[in-house]
Order: sequence, then C-alpha cells, then structure tokens
Amino acid sequence: MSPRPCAPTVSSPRRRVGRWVGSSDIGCLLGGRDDHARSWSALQVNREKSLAGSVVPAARIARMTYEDEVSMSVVAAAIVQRGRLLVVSKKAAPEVFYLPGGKPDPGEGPLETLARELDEELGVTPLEPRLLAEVEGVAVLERVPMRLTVFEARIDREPHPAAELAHMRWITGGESDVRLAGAIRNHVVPLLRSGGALAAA
Ligand SMILES: Nc1nc2c([nH]c(=O)n2[C@H]2C[C@H](O)[C@@H](COP(=O)(O)OP(=O)(O)OP(=O)(O)O)O2)c(=O)[nH]1
Repeated sequence: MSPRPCAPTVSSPRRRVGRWVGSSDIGCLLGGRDDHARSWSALQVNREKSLAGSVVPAARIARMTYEDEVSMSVVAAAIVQRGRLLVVSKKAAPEVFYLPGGKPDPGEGPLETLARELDEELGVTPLEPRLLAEVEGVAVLERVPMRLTVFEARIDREPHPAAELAHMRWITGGESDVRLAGAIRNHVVPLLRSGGALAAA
C-alpha cells in the first residue's frame, strides 16, 4: 500500500476542535493507521525532514511497531500571563519553540509529570492545572506519533530556564521570529486565543 498522511486530531474537554494535518507534520506518513497498518513506512518517514532538521534513522524506524510509537505521551503546560504564552526551546533543537513539559516517567500520572517537568525545566510549581486539550501529532524531536496532553496552569514563581533549555519566550503567537511546533501553532495558540487568554497577535 502507499503511505498516506496521518490525520492527527485535537480534542478538548470543552469542545472538539477538529482534525488536522499541519504542514510541519509532513513527516507523519505512516503506512496507514488501521487494519493493514501495523508498521511504519520507514522510507517515507526518513525521507521527510523534521522540523528540527533531523530524522529518525530508518533502521530505528524499521524496528518500531505502531503500538509502540502511538503510545508516546507528552504532558505540557499552557502558562499564560498578561496575554502571553510561555514557550521554550531545548538545546537539542534551539530554533523550535513549544510548551514546557515532557514525557512521563514509568508509573507517573499526567499531573505528576507536569509538576516534575516544570520543576526540572523552569523551577516552578503548577497551580490549579486544568486539562485544556489533547492533541495528536508528531513529536518535533523524535518525529514519532505523539499524544500531547496540555494543562492550563498558573505558576507559583518567576520561571528560570534550566540548562537543558536553549530559550524561553512569552509570546502572543503572532511573532515572526518564533518558530512554533505544529501542535502549538495550529491548535494550542488558536484555542487559547479563541478563549480570550492570549492578546491579539
Ligand atoms: N514538552 C513538549 N514537547 C513537545 C511539544 N510539542 C512537541 O512536538 N513536543 C515533542 C518534543 C519532543 O519530541 C517530545 C518531548 O520530548 P522532551 O525532550 O521535551 O521530553 P523529556 O524532557 O521527557 O525528554 P528526555 O530528555 O527525558 O527524553 O515531544 C510541546 O508542546 N511540549
């Protein structure tokens, strides 16, 4: 069969947002996500340049199963202050900004992951986290399917970026010099803007 773009979805406890395929997610060419699709199209995925400028080696992709990779979870925080969203980039891909957060450690619940990652990355504690959205997309670093669970939260103090971070910015989402990860640009920013949390770009 010929690979076709996967169709990530985003959903929100408040409302369903819709299906999407972002232009930055063109690496998400799976060999299908249903009946006959249980393996990656290593060739197609490896052919696409990732947003971060790197690709998963074909040999590694070939060993992945759909079940393994579809379960990659990432938990992140949408922290908005004075109409601006906090985004970070990591030294691994300093030009790509996304929400602070990361992958759960074994046995960890989403809120535990959120608290640990915010402490590790920014030295802050999330306050009153509320589920904002679950976005299915492609992880910008690993280029594998990802489920991003986004919590809206306040924080208890001024954030200070840890060594693993390259940059930290407060954005409205309209900045021309900030390259956002697809899931953030296409879904989280519009969701926050439609809810009135973000200032006009
Ligand atoms: N934290 C976070 N990661 C995101 C977002 N969007 C997105 O594609 N990702 C991707 C980037 C990475 O490929 C992956 C998260 O990896 P990470 O490197 O931040 O996670 P981590 O701190 O647990 O990583 P590790 O060094 O412990 O392996 O998800 C987002 O908004 N926030």
